[in-house]
Amino acid sequence: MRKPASDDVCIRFDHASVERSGRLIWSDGTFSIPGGSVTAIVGTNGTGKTTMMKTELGLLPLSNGRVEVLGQPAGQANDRIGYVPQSYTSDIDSNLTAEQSVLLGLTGTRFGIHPVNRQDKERAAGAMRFVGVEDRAHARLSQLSGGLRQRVAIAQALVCNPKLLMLDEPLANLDLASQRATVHLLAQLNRQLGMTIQVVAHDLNMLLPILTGAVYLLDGHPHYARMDDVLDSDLLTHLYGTKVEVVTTPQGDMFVAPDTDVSDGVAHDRFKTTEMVDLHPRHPEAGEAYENPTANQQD
Ligand SMILES: Nc1ncnc2c1ncn2[C@@H]1O[C@H](COP(=O)(O)OP(=O)(O)OP(=O)(O)O)[C@@H](O)[C@H]1O
Repeated sequence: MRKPASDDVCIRFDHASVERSGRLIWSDGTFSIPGGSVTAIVGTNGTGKTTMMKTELGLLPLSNGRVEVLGQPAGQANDRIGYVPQSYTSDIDSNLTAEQSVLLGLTGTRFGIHPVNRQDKERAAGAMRFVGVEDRAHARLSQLSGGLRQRVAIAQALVCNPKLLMLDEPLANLDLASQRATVHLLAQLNRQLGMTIQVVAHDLNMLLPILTGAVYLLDGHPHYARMDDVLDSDLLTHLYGTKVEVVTTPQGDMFVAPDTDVSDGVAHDRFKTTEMVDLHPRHPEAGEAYENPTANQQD
């Protein structure tokens, strides 16, 4: 867990409520998320996590209250927000090349309708280089693995140089290596570029080393808390509706486990202590230099 890099407010909810098809999804959310933070949105299925992101993007109206993002009413700062939706694979035409797909982040429309200039191409190349897919620029999306397609989707979100990056379930449907690579990439974006990051997540463990806080949807209301306060067995048990333990290893690393898994003392699907050191700036051994974990990755 980390502390956010800034005390500026990036997202502000003020007594915000949302209805969909006349049904109240959540209500009376009042909290502020600091700039430079890495925040998870957590809650059980259907509690309104995706709804929250769409509300922040101004894609869904509030039935009550206010939401401000980057100092403006929701929806008005979208040119400074990168968004990777949950269905990024099905939303994009798999006949596009990786480069064409990333360019859509600049043109916002189908390739060919807007002329693309050299500067656009250089920006797309920079975003692809950052996420480690520059050597796949001319590959069709249909030829890429799920992990690489997701990197292309992240490059598309990054190409407009956003202050805030929002990702809906970025670890879903990825194998363990791709999940780890994605978490490393998010750490790099946050630490090197100071980007504020918000992630809808079901499983906290993989993200724990980089999270500074979480919005949790509990009893029909969104709440924000710093990670130290979220990692509470009673709160997580209430949140997930099943017995959950927060376990601390002898090295001081924490992870969340269903009660039944705790007894064997084995943590599954999480980072090793040595990897936590790389991700964790609070740790004295954490280096500033960042090596792209996907530089040699093959699909
Ligand atoms: N287009 C829609 N019209 C009306 N209601 C919707 C629509 N999309 C979702 N909902 C409802 O809004 C509620 C919240 O949905 P949302 O997708 O935000 O939840 P979620 O927490 O992201 O779920 P999951 O964990 O399953 O992805 C659900 O009860 C869902 O049925």
